[in-house]
Amino acid sequence: MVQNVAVFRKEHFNAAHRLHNPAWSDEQNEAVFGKCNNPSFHGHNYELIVQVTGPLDPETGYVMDMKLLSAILKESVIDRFDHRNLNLDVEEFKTLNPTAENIAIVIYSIIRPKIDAGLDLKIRLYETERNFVEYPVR
Ligand SMILES: Nc1nc2c(c(=O)[nH]1)N=C([C@H](O)[C@H](O)COP(=O)(O)OP(=O)(O)OP(=O)(O)O)CN2
Ligand SMILES: [Zn+2]
Repeated sequence: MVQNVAVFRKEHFNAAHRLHNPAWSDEQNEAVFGKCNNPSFHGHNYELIVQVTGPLDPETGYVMDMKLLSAILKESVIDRFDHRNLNLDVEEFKTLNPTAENIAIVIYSIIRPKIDAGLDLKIRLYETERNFVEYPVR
């Protein structure tokens, strides 16, 4: 019988952002996003947890090599997001509000094609110690 196991990799990045809907007035943005709409931006220490679930490879005993997962996350996410302004510096958020939800979806879409299609992928992103999101939800 095939045994599925979940493996996890934690990463960290520090980034600035501003929550803003350009279709709205300044007043509406301020009313909805409050201090997160500050035009001067603000920063978060994001904690990223990536979960990969699937069967063990009988030869390695791995679901997936954590070193490979680490390298994928470093190259595709951390090197692009860490110490950046998400709104200004990261292409995906030039036209997408960088909420925790959208950041998690973008990270998923970046790394999904780089992980074996037979493995399940889930993103958990902590924006603050108390605010976190997960994607996808099944
Ligand atoms: N659904 C969402 N709601 C909020 C998001 C988000 O991305 N998705 N983001 C924010 C702000 O960017 C930020 O996360 C709020 O920071 P802060 O108020 O400092 O959060 P704390 O958990 O530290 O605040 P406490 O009030 O002390 O718990 C807002 N909402
Ligand atoms: Zn914020």
